Amino acid sequence: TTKPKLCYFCGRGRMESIRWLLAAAGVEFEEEFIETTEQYEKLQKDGRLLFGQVPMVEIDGMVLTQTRAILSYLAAKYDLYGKDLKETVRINMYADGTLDLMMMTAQAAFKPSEEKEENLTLIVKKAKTRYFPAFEKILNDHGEDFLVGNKFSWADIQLLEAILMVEELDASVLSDFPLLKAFKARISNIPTIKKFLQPGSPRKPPPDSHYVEVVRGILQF
Ligand SMILES: CCCCC[C@H]1O[C@@H](O)C[C@@H]1SC[C@H](NC(=O)CC[C@H](N)C(=O)O)C(=O)NCC(=O)O
Repeated sequence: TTKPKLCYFCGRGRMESIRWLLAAAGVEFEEEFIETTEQYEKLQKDGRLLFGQVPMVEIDGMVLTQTRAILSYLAAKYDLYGKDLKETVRINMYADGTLDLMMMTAQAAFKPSEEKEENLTLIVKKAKTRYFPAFEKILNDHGEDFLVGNKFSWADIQLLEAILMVEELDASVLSDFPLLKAFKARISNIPTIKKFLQPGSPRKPPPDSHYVEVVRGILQF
């Protein structure tokens, strides 16, 4: 069977959560990195980007765009999307929340340097006062190993991704969240995720100025 093909810049951005989900599901994938405007314009000209945007994923004979649409398709396909609609909507709520938090980090990379610091400080504050307290409470009230229905789901994968991303900004961010600390250790030890966290995996590094310049150059903004 042909592997899914991911088409994006060689960086995290909006594609990283898709890499995480596929890796956690144990699915190998190809990557086409957009390095030049020509590449990007060819994709558009060939009509492969519905709204002229990436991420784009080729899977099961389809050419998909829109990050959340792709993530939902993959979560359902790999049975990481709950056992019924009530579980699925909770997974969507949790995944949308962690995606909001992670997109703040993605966009902060593109802020002018004087604003960047205050942006990153704000992200850590939001994580500590808005997002992590909510997930700590869920784990406390739910009393299970996973966020939804005591089964590993997309929501768990994305919460771990978000925790690690915020820890890159402030290593002590979980100091007031013991249940999240235990959650992080548990989920990081799931074999497919453990492998993805080791060097040599398709996981991308935090956005640096080179990456920002490449993306700015390609998208000409
Ligand atoms: C580290 C951050 C990654 C690079 C910047 C990305 O973060 C986003 O703010 C923009 C880019 S991602 C690239 C951007 N894609 C999107 O904005 C997709 C949004 C869509 N709703 C989705 O969820 O997939 C893009 O193709 N823009 C071209 C252009 O609209 O003409």
